[in-house]
Amino acid sequence: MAAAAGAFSLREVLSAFQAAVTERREVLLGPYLRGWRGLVRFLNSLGAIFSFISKDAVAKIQIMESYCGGERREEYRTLQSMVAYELASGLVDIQRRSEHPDSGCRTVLRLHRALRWLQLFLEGLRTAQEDSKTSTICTDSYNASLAAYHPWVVRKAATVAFCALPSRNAFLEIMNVGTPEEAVVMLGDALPHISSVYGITEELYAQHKLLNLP
Ligand SMILES: CCCCCCCCCCCCC/C=C/[C@@H](O)[C@H](COP(=O)(O)O)NC(=O)CCCCCCCCCCCCCCC
Repeated sequence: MAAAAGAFSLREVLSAFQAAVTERREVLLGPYLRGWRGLVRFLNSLGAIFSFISKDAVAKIQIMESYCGGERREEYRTLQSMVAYELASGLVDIQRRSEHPDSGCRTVLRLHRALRWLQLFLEGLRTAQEDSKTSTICTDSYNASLAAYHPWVVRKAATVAFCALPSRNAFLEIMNVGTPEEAVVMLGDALPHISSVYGITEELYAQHKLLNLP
């Protein structure tokens, strides 16, 4: 069944990541955060068991939105300008979270690590057998990415929540993109854009030695 006009579809959400990359390979924070907002909306539709995850994501999105709408909004237009501004102004805690616990650099780093999970998860979903379990795809993607940064208790809670995920086909249908086959095609189109955002961010952070910010 095709997505009803105006209905929430993951297609628009994922295309926000396409809009986030400019010709000069800059990452625009506006579309990047819109993409995250849409993902959280989708996550909320999966049930209250995921609310501890969406709350943390929303808190981080809100921190970034306040920078992007604040006095220094010009500096927060792109990821590149944000990194340059915060580093030049001494606004990033490098060793320990102290004076600037919520810098844009450390906040985006958390979302960036979660984007790696998303990349692996969507690729897993796209290429898995029809009868595969979404919970297994999700757990494998999580263990290969975000889990390394989370304490035991968070890993445990996340793994329990994943068990509540619907089957692969049901999951593809609630994405509201059309049939499971159409959703698979859409994922194939969307993934290169997510990979591109991920790759540019990873390169930028590595260049400035920001990949381990506390
Ligand atoms: C579809 C199932 C969704 C599973 C989501 C997988 C990610 C699991 C993340 C578990 C995070 C638990 C909450 C706590 C995290 C924080 O400790 C931790 C560190 O923050 P801190 O340094 O400020 O303390 N925060 C983080 O790592 C950021 C996590 C952000 C997670 C955003 C996840 C959004 C998921 C969107 C799902 C959409 C699925 C779409 C598929 C087509």
